Amino acid sequence: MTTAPTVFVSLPVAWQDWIMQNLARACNPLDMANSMAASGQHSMAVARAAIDEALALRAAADHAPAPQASAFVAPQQMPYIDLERNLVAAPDRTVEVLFVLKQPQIILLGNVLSDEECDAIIAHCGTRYTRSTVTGEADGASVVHEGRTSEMAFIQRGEAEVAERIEQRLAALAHWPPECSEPFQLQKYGVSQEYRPHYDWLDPDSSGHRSHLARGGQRLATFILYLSDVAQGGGTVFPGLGLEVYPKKGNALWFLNTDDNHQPDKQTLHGGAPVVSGTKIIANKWLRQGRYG
Ligand SMILES: O=C(O)CCC(=O)C(=O)O
Ligand SMILES: [Fe+2]
Repeated sequence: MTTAPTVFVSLPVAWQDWIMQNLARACNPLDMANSMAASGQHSMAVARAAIDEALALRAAADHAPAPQASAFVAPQQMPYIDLERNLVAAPDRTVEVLFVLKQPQIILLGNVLSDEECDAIIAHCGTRYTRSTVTGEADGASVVHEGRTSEMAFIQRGEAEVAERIEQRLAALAHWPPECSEPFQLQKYGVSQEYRPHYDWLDPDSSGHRSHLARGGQRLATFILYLSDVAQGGGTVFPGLGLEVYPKKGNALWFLNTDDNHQPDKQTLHGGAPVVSGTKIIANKWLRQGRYG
């Protein structure tokens, strides 16, 4: 028997794995659905639909040729945040929907991180910051640019428990597997530091960006986690939309970088305004079309 790739992406990856592992151990599907509903994270209908889907996948896999060892099915649709209610239940936290712009989609979420989580992420990165770079248009190399004067640091997957926990939370909020995202990138801005308006999507017409596109595909969505309050300045600005979002510790800004067909959206021009007073620290998380890394 072969193992089916998991494609029921409406569930966090941890739950997909849980279903597959329990089916492999020949657990009773009804008992599994009851356990999922008892967790309070899924309705019985969602639990049963996901288990039915997993059973169908396994049955199909039993009759299919063995997949490649590295087979991985990336989601085809777009990541999305469930806006049915004003409060969104992440597996371990209740998040507030503070504002929504429909087109392009920009959502401000409150209470995404606790103060302690923000502090822990900042402490974890300590003094590892280096001058920020951008992707070179010609060859894709990381280059220092006068338009991005902040400092940056990365947290690799598996490096810190707090980062893993937040990554799982974001994956559940966005209905997108954590494997299809870049590791956290922190940006630290002192007084007068900024990131001038730019796009987060990778430009298929730029030779430098193509090598990055080859690794994980397009950046479909951006999460900006605000890890600090800022006394003055430092907003995330969308000049074409007349919009400025002020940093607030624990909030997260979300926007879609592409349309539903994964094509770059030029309305998403945005930047980080200069900090006037205080220090701004954010963590970026970019959701990719496919598996990253
Ligand atoms: O600093 C900000 O608010 C925006 C940062 C940003 O757009 C980026 O790092 O790509
Ligand atoms: Fe950006």
